[in-house]
Amino acid sequence: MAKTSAAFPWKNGRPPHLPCGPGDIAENVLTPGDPDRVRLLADMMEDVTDFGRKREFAVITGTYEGQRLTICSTGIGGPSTEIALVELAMLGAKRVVRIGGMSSLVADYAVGTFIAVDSAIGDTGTALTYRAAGGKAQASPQISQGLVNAATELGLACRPGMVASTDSYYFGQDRRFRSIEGSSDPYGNFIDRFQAQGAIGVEMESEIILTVGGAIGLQTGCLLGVHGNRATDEWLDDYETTQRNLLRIAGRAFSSTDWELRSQP
Ligand SMILES: O=P(O)(O)O[C@H]1O[C@H](CO)[C@@H](O)[C@H]1O
Ligand SMILES: O=c1cc[nH]c(=O)[nH]1
Repeated sequence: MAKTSAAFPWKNGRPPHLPCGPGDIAENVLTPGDPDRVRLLADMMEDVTDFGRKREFAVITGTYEGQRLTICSTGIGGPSTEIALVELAMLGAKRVVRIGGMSSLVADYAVGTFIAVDSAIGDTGTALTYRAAGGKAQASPQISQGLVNAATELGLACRPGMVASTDSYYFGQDRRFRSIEGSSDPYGNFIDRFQAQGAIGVEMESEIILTVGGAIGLQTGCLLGVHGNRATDEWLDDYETTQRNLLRIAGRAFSSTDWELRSQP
């Protein structure tokens, strides 16, 4: 029996992390962070096959508005997002759109509205690693424009813009991170710096999706729902409707574009 290679530990065409194999992945893929959102969105699709879940990776493939579509969760942050992207691409994905939440850094982007990311800045370790492989944190202009057009068609507020990604939810986003009585937490001033660089939102995966995706030949984009607003301190307690609208917008963008007639990126 052939031994599994440590340098490339796939077996019979199946990757070491995603719970699926050859033929399971569509060319168009949506990647939420949270595995629970994969099953939440499954009831909006038809002919769904659920491949189950391994670690933070839950995967389904079905059809949405007549187009084959995979939804695969990435978990939070860089390392697991890189694994998902590389294994998805090797299993046949061509276009990947992250669908997730962020906090707006500008007062007039209200919770429940959407951002089609055109580029990302940040300090994530995984994106830094992939810059050496030629990755740049730029979205495919076709995908970003397709997302804005689809949202407009559906009557949902969606603007293009640059976001900041970070490896840290607490200290790296200027949130309290200690509960030692009487102490005040050190303040990193990260949010002010992201705002000064022109970012309109903050979250934890877009820089990785765009940089890794670019380096491995995927067309990528990110559609983010505004879950919170750091300028007004608003927070969306129930974001199910926002998550469902992410599928409606991104699914429509995929189904209303004839990708075969278009060139990269
Ligand atoms: O809404 P999702 O995709 O989970 O993404 C956001 O939420 C998580 C933090 O709570 C981070 O992954 C961040 O990027
Ligand atoms: O404030 C937020 C909201 C979503 N995701 C983040 O990383 N931060």
